Amino acid sequence: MSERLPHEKGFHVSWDQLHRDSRALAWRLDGKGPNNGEWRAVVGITRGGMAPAMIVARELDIRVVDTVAVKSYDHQSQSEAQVLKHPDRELMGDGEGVLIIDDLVDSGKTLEIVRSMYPKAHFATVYAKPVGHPMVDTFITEVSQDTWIFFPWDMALQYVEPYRGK
Ligand SMILES: O=P(O)(O)OC[C@H]1O[C@H](OP(=O)(O)OP(=O)(O)O)[C@H](O)[C@@H]1O
Ligand code: HPA
Ligand SMILES: [Mg+2]
Repeated sequence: MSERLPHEKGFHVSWDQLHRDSRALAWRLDGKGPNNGEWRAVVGITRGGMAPAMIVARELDIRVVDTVAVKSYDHQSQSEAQVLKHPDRELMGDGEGVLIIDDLVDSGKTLEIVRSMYPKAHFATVYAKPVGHPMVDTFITEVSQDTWIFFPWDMALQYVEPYRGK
């Protein structure tokens, strides 16, 4: 992760905010599928894409949900992107009619490798940073490249000192 740092800003996303933004993503995608506006399936990119994928599938009433697991970061090197688990081959085909969902696109490396496997799929993320834009078809909120997004599953409630401390 070191090459992604330092990030000057932090964008802290609560469960409630993630739910709202994922719903907004679903609504934006509604009716945009290639077959009479319909999508055939939702695929979440594990692990961060799983919660948004579930919310999108629920909103759009899509019951066919699968996952793809990509390991793009090996501490120092970003170049060793590997697919650790593929979605069902028959389901996927070239990806047409399939919505592939992730929580965010940053450098775009993760989406790039999935896109190379399913070029006709539609790629959607809840959040996006500018460098990753070319890899994503639909997203909801953009943050600057020097912002680190903190997701609710990586945070906990904790005490903070009052603004006017002792
Ligand atoms: O656009 P990129 O630079 O490839 O970065 C974005 C990816 O990085 C994060 O996943 P991570 O690999 O940290 O794994 P996780 O989803 O299991 O937390 C995030 O969930 C995206 O999948
Ligand atoms: O900003 C981020 N937040 C969390 N995970 C990430 N993976 C790449 N960029 C980010
Ligand atoms: Mg991820």
